[in-house]
Parts: sequence; C-alpha cells; structure tokens
Amino acid sequence: MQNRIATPVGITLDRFIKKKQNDFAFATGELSQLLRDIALAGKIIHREVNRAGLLSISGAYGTENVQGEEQQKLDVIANIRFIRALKNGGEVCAIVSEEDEEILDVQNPNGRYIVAMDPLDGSSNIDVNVSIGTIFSIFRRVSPVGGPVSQEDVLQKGSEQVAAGYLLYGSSTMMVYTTGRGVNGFTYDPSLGEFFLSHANIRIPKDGNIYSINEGSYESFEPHVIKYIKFCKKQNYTARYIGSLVADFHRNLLKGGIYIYPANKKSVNGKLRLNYECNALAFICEQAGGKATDGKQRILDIQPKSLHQRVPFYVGSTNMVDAATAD
Ligand SMILES: O=P(O)(O)OC[C@H]1O[C@](O)(COP(=O)(O)O)[C@@H](O)[C@@H]1O
Ligand SMILES: [Mg+2]
Ligand SMILES: [Mg+2]
Repeated sequence: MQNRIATPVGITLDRFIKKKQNDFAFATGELSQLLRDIALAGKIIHREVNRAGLLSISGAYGTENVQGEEQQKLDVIANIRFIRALKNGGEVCAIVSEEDEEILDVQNPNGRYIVAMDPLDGSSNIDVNVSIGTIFSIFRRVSPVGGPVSQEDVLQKGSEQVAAGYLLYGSSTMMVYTTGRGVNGFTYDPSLGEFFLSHANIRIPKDGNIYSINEGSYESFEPHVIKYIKFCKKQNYTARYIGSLVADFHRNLLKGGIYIYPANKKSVNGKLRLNYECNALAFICEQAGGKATDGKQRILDIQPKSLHQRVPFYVGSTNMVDAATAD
C-alpha cells in the first residue's frame, strides 16, 4: 500500500517560477523575480501573523487609512514589509496600496512593473486569530521606462494585469497566483522556509452550494440580491462568511461557491476596492474557469477612475454568478 503520510514534497515555488520562465524564451526574468520578492514578503508576514498574539502587534495602530478605516498595527507592518521587499527587488517603478493615499514612487524610474496591493486583507480578524491575507496585482507600465510614472500606469483595467495573486495566512500559509496561464497554489512549510506546489492547475466548479455574503445588511440590499439569497435558502445552500475576502474567496475557489459584496444603502458602490482587491481575484477566478462582475459588467473591463474606487463584487462559480446577477 502506498505510504500516504510520507508523500513526496512537490516542486518549490522558486523552481516552478523558474521553469515557467524558461518556457518563454522572451521572458527577461524580471516578473519572475518580482513574484519571488512577493513570496519573500509573504514569508515575513507569515512570521508576524503567527506570533501576533505574543507580540504587541495586535490591536489598533491609532490612525485611520485613506479609506477612513481604523488601521491595525499589522496593516501598517504588512504595508511596510511589502513596500520594502518590492523596493529592494528593483523591478517596480511604483506601488499603489490600500493603505496609502497616493502613488508610492519607489525612486526606480527603470522599473517596468507596477504593483497594486491590499497588504493585509481582513484586518478585523487579526485580533481574533482568524484567517487573513495579502492580495496583489501586477501591471506592466505604459509610460516610457526611465521617465516619471503616470496616472495611466496605475489606473489600468484589470484585463491588463500580467500577474495577480494572494497570500492566505490560514491553517496553512499559501500563495496562489496566475500569470494568465492557469492558477497554481503553493503551501508554505515554515520548517524548510519554502513554498511547495500543493494545488496545481486549480479549477473552480461551474456550480456550487456555498454562498458568502454579510447577511446583516440584508434589509438594505437591492431586490435582485434579496431574491438570490431567498433562492439560496430554498436550495438549502450553505452560508459561509469569514469576513476576510481572501479567505472566503479561497474556500469558494476550491469548493465551488459565490462571494457577494453588493451595493447597499450605506455603501452605494459596495465596499471592496477595484484596484487592490477585486481585479486580482477576478483575474484568478476567470483563470480558474469562474466569473467576476460588478452586477452589470465584467470586473476586468472596468476602467478605473481613481485609485481607491469601490465596486460591487460578485465572484465565484460561473452559474452562481449568472444566477445572482440575473434581473
Ligand atoms: O464586515 P463587512 O462589511 O462584511 O466587510 C468584510 C469585508 O471587508 C474586508 O475586510 C475589507 O478588507 P480590509 O481588511 O483590507 O479593509 C474584506 O476582507 C471583507 O470581505
Ligand atoms: Mg481588503
Ligand atoms: Mg487591507
């Protein structure tokens, strides 16, 4: 009988990235290096997250971010760590972050890439030891290399992403990413300090029976959302809502399901940010065979008008997204 406990460890993230790069003769290796920089920052955040209860890094930082939300200490730490890793890597010319009002010029006019990120997603879950994550999108700059970064560089449609992914600090730490040729997931082994391929070529089921939405706001949802929730209940679907988008998304990606953060009376454009949260997850979901819309339009086709723009978000199994957004 095969020994199922001592299964062989898979390919490391580093080797996987290198192998993929070698498959494309024209690749310069810069994007590969950038992905490795992100993985390195992810390892550092993994360490911080795992000792958050022991250190004085849980709790509020005492400031608000540009969104008017209370910043947690770990929000600030994650932002600093990622910015530092990306600056040191030397591949990016600018970073835009949910935690910073303006474009961060990293003093590297020769960088060819832009990173948009939510350094810590699910902040309200930090202090209660529940899964949180990091979400990132990578774009190629459109302005000439060597010159200043422009608004056009940082306000590109999601369809222009060259890569996107997330780190999930959950029961295991994982990195899931796509470069537009499928989606792969890597699990971190802290004792070896490496991510290993654990979820090759992830495909989201076309249908599912999990729905994720903050039903506390039920009364203020639009009629089609209320109708869909009633439908889910009639079907005896399972309701699951962690309150960390990245964790809710990850579960639905693997099992089949839908995540909805709709417009409501309080947040007429929804709550989630197009540039830091929705674009990356929409790209991953589509690459895995799923769908992502704002209720009317494909997320990846939305032309961003401002850095911190919010959009309603429906993402997950194709048939469920179609049913939830039908009139
Ligand atoms: O508490 P609500 O309104 O349901 O919002 C939860 C959503 O807000 C977010 O926490 C926003 O992310 P941040 O923690 O990065 O601000 C999502 O992760 C999550 O899905
Ligand atoms: Mg977030
Ligand atoms: Mg955040």
